[in-house]
Amino acid sequence: HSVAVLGAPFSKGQKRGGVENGPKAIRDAGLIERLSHLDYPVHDFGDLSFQHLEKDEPYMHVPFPRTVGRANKLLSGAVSNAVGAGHTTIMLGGDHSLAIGSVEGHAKQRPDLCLIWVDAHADINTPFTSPSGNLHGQSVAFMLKELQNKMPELPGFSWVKPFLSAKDLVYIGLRDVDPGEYDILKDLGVQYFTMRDIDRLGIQRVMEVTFDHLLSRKQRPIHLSFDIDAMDPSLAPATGTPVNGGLTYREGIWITEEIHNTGLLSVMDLVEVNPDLGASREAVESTASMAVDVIASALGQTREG
Ligand SMILES: N[C@@]1(C(=O)O)CN(C[C@@H]2CCCCN2)C[C@@H]1CCC[B-](O)(O)O
Ligand SMILES: [Mn+2]
Ligand SMILES: [Mn+2]
Repeated sequence: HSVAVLGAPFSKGQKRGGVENGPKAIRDAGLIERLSHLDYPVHDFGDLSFQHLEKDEPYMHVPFPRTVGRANKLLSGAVSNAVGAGHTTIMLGGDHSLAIGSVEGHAKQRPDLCLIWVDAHADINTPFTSPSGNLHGQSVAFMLKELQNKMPELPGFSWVKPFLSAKDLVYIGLRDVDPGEYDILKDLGVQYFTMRDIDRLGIQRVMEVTFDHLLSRKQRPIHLSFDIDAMDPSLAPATGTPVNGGLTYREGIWITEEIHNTGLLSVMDLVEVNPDLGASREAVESTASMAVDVIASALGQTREG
């Protein structure tokens, strides 16, 4: 089958400028070239263009709710179309609020999807629990059926109907979870692997348990939402919320190689690359290069040639 690449230059799910330049940084690191060496056609759909809404006052302490909601509605349609056309779809962010549109659009085509969230953070705050108000830390809360009695009617998000069950979600790489998020993860019984769990079990066992949890009853499409800040900051420094003690290069690549080997990857997000936050050109290039390696290995690039 074929691969579609879709850029989403968007930053209003958080407050640090520059993440809207993530798609360009990843392309400049040679993404399309690298994918063209793999054995299927690659269609670059270019970048979406998002409207900036003039009046968009905060709701509660959530900034730009209407802008973020509108952007995700546009992205949802684009991802839905790409998946519907039969492409394995790569969405380049942009901040992680974009997962709302990406996963929702994917679920419109594949309602039986499961979600693997690779991230230092759980991104499962509600507007009531969020310490920052930033929507990139709340994406998963908009998806889960079990949280809808805990969510307010945010302006710009009336189009989002919850579509995911907590049992269809697994986290890998957590190491900076807010108290409110921890309570939600425990209440809902979400399966998650922190960096401590990875130290204890090893990444091979973590992936075995992940696939057993998600796929043992039946095989179904995988949505991989990969936040570059899951990687150790030494490998991916140019990102908005870096946290020490992240995935090694080999752990990150093991995750994506194993997901490729299921043959079930349907949509992948690669988000939170912020080229404006690199301390040097090398820092930006290593972050973007890490993103390309992660995407390429999720699409079949192997280490054994
Ligand atoms: N949970 C958070 C939120 O703002 O909701 C708080 N956190 C930052 C905070 C800094 C001080 C120590 C505790 N953590 C960022 C995270 C969102 C990350 C979004 B992602 O897309 O980068 O994962
Ligand atoms: Mn993160
Ligand atoms: Mn994230």
